[in-house]
Amino acid sequence: MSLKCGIVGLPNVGKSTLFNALSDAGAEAANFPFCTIDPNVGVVPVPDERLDHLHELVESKQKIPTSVEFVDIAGLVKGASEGKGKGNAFLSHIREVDLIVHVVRCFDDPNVIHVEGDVDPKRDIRIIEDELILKDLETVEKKVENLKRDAKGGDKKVLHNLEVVQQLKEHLEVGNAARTFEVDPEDRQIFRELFLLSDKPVLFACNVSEDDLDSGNEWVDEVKEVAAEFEDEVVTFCAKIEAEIAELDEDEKQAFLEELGVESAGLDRLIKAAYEELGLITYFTAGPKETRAWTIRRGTKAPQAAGVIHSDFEKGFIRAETVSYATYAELGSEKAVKDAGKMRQEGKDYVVQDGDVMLFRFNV
Ligand SMILES: Nc1ncnc2c1ncn2[C@@H]1O[C@H](COP(=O)(O)OP(=O)(O)OP(=O)(O)O)[C@@H](O)[C@H]1O
Ligand SMILES: [Mg+2]
Repeated sequence: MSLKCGIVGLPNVGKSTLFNALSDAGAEAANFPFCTIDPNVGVVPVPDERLDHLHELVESKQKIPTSVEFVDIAGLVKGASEGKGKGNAFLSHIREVDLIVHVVRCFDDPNVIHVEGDVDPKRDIRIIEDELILKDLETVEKKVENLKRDAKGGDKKVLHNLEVVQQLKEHLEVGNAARTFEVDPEDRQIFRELFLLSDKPVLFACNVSEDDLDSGNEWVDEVKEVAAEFEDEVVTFCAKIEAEIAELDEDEKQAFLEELGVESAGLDRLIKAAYEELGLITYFTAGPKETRAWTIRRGTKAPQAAGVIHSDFEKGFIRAETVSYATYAELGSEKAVKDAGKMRQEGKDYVVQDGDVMLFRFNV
């Protein structure tokens, strides 16, 4: 399961610098707007101390983390939805992502051009949101027209769908994002297939100066205010520092972070927050060959979780032997877990929990 996070924001706010720190893909980052035209794609491993520790305990040959995909998208400007600054092409790249990482400039630097002239997170966020919403309005208006045509037959279901989509249209028209449209989950299904841009979950990433990394600043507070309204997550990072951290090995990295007064690298926090925003959890498999992390959606049952490894595991699923990471780490080995009677036998209705260590029994 590969999930895509799209890095979105105004031009020259640090999107490519962030992307480069995240991945080894080497996108061009420079101090001029519209430096990026074609999207850059990178697969980024999800950091997980539990996996590191399991790998040490099991002494397996290989350690394989799970990953998410990041896409560095070109900067959007006011008028993008009408095609300004190649806006239509850029917006279409956003349609393909599962999560929007919205980079907001929260640093002051006279040498780095701001396309709107000064730093103003609330205004900047509004510009991007407005473009997404305007694009969605186009899509929704078309849908309304189609449904109106279909509704002539008097079909009750179609009439209901039309009513929901019309309400959504009104919601968008006054500048609200589709993700804040309150509607029954069933009715949400009606417009899910439209893949609306403003319906995607958002994670705000505040790009601050090195000095404000541990303290934050008033611009970050502004972003938090906006995010609270939408119930979105906020992560603070310094793209420039992250680029430097990415060059260091693990020991150097820890020392550098301590010096900066922060617990973990912004990127690690960002990847984790993105993972959580997407409703994803991790389970592990551990053996002499490899210790590996696997991604599933929260609420997935054991056979479907097994299917992520191989479809045969799902088809021929018999049962799962499982133990939580916490118990495994406490007891120190699979044998110790079994001796303590802590290895559980779970059937096809078991809902896999974050951090479970799993062994699937199957039959093909
Ligand atoms: N926290 C920061 N402090 C100071 N300068 C920064 C910071 N983050 C990024 N920059 C600088 O801002 C400039 C623009 O960065 P970058 O190319 O990553 O922007 P972008 O959002 O990808 O732009 P575009 O939309 O044009 O592709 C670069 O010169 C970069 O070094
Ligand atoms: Mg760029």
